[in-house]
Amino acid sequence: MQVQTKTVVEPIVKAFDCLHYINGKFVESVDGKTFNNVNPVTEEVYGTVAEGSVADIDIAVKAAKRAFEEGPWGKKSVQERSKILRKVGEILEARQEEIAQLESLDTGKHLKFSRHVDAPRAAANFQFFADYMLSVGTEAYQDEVHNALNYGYRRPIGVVGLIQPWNLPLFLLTWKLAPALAAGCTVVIKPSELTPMTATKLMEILKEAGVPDGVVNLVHGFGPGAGSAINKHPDISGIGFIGQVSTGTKIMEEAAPTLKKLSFELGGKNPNIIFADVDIDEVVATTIRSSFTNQGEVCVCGSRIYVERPIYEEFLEKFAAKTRELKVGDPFDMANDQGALVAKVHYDKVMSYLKIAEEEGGTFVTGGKRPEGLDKGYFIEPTIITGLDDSSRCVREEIFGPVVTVIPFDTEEEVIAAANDTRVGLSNTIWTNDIRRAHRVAHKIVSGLSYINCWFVRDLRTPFGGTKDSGIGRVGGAHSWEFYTELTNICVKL
Ligand SMILES: NC(=O)C1=CN([C@@H]2O[C@H](COP(=O)(O)OP(=O)(O)OC[C@H]3O[C@@H](n4cnc5c(N)ncnc54)[C@H](O)[C@@H]3O)[C@@H](O)[C@H]2O)C=CC1
Ligand SMILES: O=C(O)/C=C/C=C(\O)C(=O)O
Repeated sequence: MQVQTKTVVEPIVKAFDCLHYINGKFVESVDGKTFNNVNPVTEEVYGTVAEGSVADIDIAVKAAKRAFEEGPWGKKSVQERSKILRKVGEILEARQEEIAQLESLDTGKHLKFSRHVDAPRAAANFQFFADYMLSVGTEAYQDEVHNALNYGYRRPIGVVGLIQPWNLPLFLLTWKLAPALAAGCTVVIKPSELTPMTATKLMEILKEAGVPDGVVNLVHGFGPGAGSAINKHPDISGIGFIGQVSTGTKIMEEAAPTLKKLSFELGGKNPNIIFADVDIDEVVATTIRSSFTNQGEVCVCGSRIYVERPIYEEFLEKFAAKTRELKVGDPFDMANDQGALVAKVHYDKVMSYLKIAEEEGGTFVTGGKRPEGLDKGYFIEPTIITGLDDSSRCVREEIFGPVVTVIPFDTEEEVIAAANDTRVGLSNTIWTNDIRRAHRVAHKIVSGLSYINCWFVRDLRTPFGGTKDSGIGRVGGAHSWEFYTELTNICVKL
């Protein structure tokens, strides 16, 4: 008798229509406009989303400004604010399964990933900043020459706009929101138009945790509408943005006349450098994750793999064999490993790069197409491409999907030059057992993050962000605190 194993998780969540959340209430757009939310697995419309515009952003900013200037948030002690943040973290932790399922439903990502990364990290972001804010100090200088004391007095910067991407929706929103609230700011959020659900759900959780009305406001919509209105609004003091480089440029242009503080986490094209002295099986296991985790839709994914020539063939063979074992399909089926891409627009973009790879003479060692038998949904097989060099568009441009290129190299100098031959500089991974070489290479590659013999190991106190076109500023611990606060130097004659 054949034993049937049930691998599909019965959902405990359903898609819902998303409204704005302004001054503690869920509301429609002023002009009543909505747009459709499309299920990335079935390609069917499964909800509507309120479409915000200048008028909705203005109402939200007014609510946030009132809450900042007159309301209770800024008047609460650090201890009281920390207590509320901790409560948000606790609720998120208690509702992890619901959050994970909602995220998978909205993004198409596999439930294994949203259970292990998205949902726990959303809770951890609140818990981390609830602790951090209780221990943070300020700088002070004793000036014996003038018999004076200088100290830094920090205050929140005011109303901040948080403009968010779709790849790790609640994980990244809470990564910005928790420090903003900890610092005493009030907030207007614009989530990605492609993934509105968990941000909307979070508003209920904030209310339950005791975040006063007007402190956090959420307006759905598109970049040129609601996004642009945030960029230009004179009462918004700073913007925390995560997304594409080209969008960062637009935000900067539109925010320039009102001189907003900007924190940008942008795209990358991250090299994964593998020297010949490594344990290949260990490297393959992590490279599978750094290539295809979350369908390759993680900003620190290593999409350019460089392998020292003596182990190139063996690495490629083992890497391809493990990649072929990855199962693509229903994100709620635990027999699968990879879900769907977030939306048709992104699916078409990734597919267009597969066409470019073909035209450029690349070889698909694995993948290169949608999986057989999956006629609906934005699914793409994990794809390894060889035979392209550093001039290829697939090697130079961010694809942000389950697609990697593998290129052999001969010398340390050559691979450092290749790694640096790009306008972006977010992260890199270096695999070697030679400790001196590991540090030397990390120092020579211009990038915000360098992982040596590991990938995406997170400590929330550390500076996270990119160099060159990959971003402006750093986030995490003191770096986030720095962004959401303004410093007054107070000089006291003693
Ligand atoms: N460095 C990092 O930490 C991260 C970088 N990313 C990057 O984000 C990209 C994927 O995210 P997407 O959502 O496609 O990015 P995107 O830049 O298209 O959109 C991000 C957000 O910006 C909004 N937006 C678009 N145009 C705007 C405008 N003119 N003014 C104001 N807002 C505007 C969108 O509506 C969305 O909410 C990838 O390039 C990825 O590398 C994503 C996550 C983290
Ligand atoms: O771990 C973080 O703090 C941020 C991670 C961001 C990404 O990985 C992303 O946006 O893809």
